[in-house]
Amino acid sequence: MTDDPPFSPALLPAGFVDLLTPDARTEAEGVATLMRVFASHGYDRVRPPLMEFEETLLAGSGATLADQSFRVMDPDTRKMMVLRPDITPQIARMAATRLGAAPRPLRVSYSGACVVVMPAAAEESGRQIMQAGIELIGPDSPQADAEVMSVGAEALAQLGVPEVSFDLTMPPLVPALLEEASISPSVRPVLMRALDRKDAAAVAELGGSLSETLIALLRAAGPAEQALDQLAHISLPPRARAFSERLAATVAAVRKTAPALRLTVDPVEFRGWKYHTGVCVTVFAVGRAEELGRGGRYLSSDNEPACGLTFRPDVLFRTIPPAQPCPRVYLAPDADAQVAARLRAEGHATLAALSSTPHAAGPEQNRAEAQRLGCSHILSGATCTKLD
Ligand SMILES: N[C@@H](Cc1c[nH]c[nH+]1)C(=O)O
Repeated sequence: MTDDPPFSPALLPAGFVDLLTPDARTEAEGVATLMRVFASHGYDRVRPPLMEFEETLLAGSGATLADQSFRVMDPDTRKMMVLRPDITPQIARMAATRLGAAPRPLRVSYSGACVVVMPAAAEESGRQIMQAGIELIGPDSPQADAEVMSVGAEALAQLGVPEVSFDLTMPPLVPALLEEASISPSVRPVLMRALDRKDAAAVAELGGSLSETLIALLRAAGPAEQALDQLAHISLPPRARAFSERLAATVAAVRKTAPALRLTVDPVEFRGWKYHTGVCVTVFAVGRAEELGRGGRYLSSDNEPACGLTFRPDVLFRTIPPAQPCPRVYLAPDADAQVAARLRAEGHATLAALSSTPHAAGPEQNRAEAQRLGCSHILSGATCTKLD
């Protein structure tokens, strides 16, 4: 018989972590900054719930979330519930239900925790992820796509994220092309995987009459204008052509609203959830592998056009300097309450001495205690002194 090792209270389930200061503070302040920028562009905040019925959340476009969803049984009704792995499908549901009669364009913002079964390999955040984003429901236009991207870029600039790249893709282009060229449905998924892996040899072998076109698409990736120029020279059937023109129109619209934004295009890349129906974007910090955010065009629960962008504050906070703590002031037992209140109003944190006998501790003990608690100042009576 083997003895189980003693259970450690520090042990957490795989993929779930405690976030301490300063990380937790940087993340929270980062979310607040993002939400402020979103609100300043008219994106009204909503707060969908953490859990929903499986049959609601995983219906329609939510079906693509099934593999990544933790399920829980409601002990009361015995119905299956899902912990949301993504907030966008909840907004898609709200837009078709309680917000169905709200004026369009409908602009909403949100933030909250989600839980995924398998986080992306490059991510250190684990299975509990944070999302903060915006959704723009109603218009189906390059200007709407451009708005979410430029608002997103502004939010990142406010956060102080250095050098970001917005990488644009058009996931429905290749499926439309394969369908229009009557490529056998059994070959399509293998071919799409080969394209996604950028495996030119496999694409050439599997692509049949489309090989040349697909290889040309594979090569038409890189800085936006250059990639679009290559794309424009590839002969495509009507639906695939329409998707590539829409990609070009979106880039042109983004250039108008955010001229300095670093944009790349990859017409054969597939990333993220599979509910997108048009232009998609992945946001990276230049030189880093993990995604800072993702977005794209999709249909709301009653097939209304929509697009959005979701940032990942838990990833973002690793790219910015830690949020500065407020200066800490130790309140000696005799500290003046009004002065302490004024210090808090001015942005200090005050740490009260928890002694029941106010005058028991001498000045030396107070100083030692202040230092032990990481305070830079001490308030005794109405006098605030800096510790050296
Ligand atoms: N919520 C999606 C991105 C998205 C927002 N709106 C549309 N798509 C994701 O995190 O991958």
